[in-house]
Amino acid sequence: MELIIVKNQLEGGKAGLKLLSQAMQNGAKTLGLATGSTPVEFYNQVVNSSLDFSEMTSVNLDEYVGLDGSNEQSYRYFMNKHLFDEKPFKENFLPNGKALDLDAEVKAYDQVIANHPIDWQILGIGQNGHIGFNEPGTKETVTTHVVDLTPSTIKANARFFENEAEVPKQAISMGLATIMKTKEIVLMAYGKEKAQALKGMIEGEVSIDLPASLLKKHPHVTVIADEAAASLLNQ
Ligand SMILES: N[C@@H]1[C@@H](O)[C@H](O)[C@@H](COP(=O)(O)O)O[C@@H]1O
Repeated sequence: MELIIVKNQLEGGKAGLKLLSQAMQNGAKTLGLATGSTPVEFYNQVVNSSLDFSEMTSVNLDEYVGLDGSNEQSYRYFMNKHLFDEKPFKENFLPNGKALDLDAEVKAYDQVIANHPIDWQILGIGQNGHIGFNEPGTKETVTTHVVDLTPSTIKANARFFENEAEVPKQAISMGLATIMKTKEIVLMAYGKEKAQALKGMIEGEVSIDLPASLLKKHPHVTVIADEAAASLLNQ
C-alpha cells in the first residue's frame, strides 16, 4: 500500500488525476467510481483535464435504495452533475435504487461487473472504515448486495439531506469481494474525521470490523490523504 500525503483536497485531486492518466495510458478501460464529498475535487480536475472518456466504461460503487436519478440526493444525480454531464463516457453503470426486485438487481449488477472488469477503482472511506457501503461486519466474500445502513453512516450522510429522517435506510453496494478483484485502487481520505479510520486501515490488523483494512491484502493500492486525515499516523 503506497501513501501519498498532500496539503489539501485540491492537491489530492491533482494526485488522483495523475494516477488516472497513467492508468488510462496503460490501457485501463473500465473505471470504478465513488460518490461522497471526498472525490469531488478529483472529479473537478478530471473535468478540466484533456482526458477523453468516450471509449471508457464506468461502474459505480453504490446507490441508495428508493431514490431514482432525478432525486438530487441520488448517486446517479451526483455522478451526472460532477462528471458524466461534462465528460461523456461510452457507458455509465450504477445500481438502480428504484428496482422493484432488489434480488434481481444485485444479480444484474454483478453481471455488469463480470462483463466489465474494473481496471481502476476510486474509493473514499467512511468514518467507521466502510468502503462503498460495506459496513463493519460485512462478509469478505460478498459481491453486490443490499445493505442496511448503520446509524453512524446515516448520521454522517444526513448533511446531504434536509434532515436525518430523509436519509434512506438501505443501499445497494458492490461487495468487498468485488472491490478486492479490481486491478488498481486509489483511496482518498480528507479531514480529521477520517484520521482514526485511516490509522486503523494502515496500522491496524486486517479485520472486518474495519472493512477498509482488507485493502492491505490487495496488490495495488495507493492512499491519498491530506495532513489532517494522516495526523494520527506513526510517521
Ligand atoms: N457510500 C459512500 C462512500 O462511498 C463514501 O466513501 C463514504 C464517505 O463519504 P464522504 O466522502 O462524503 O466523507 O460514505 C458514503 O457512505
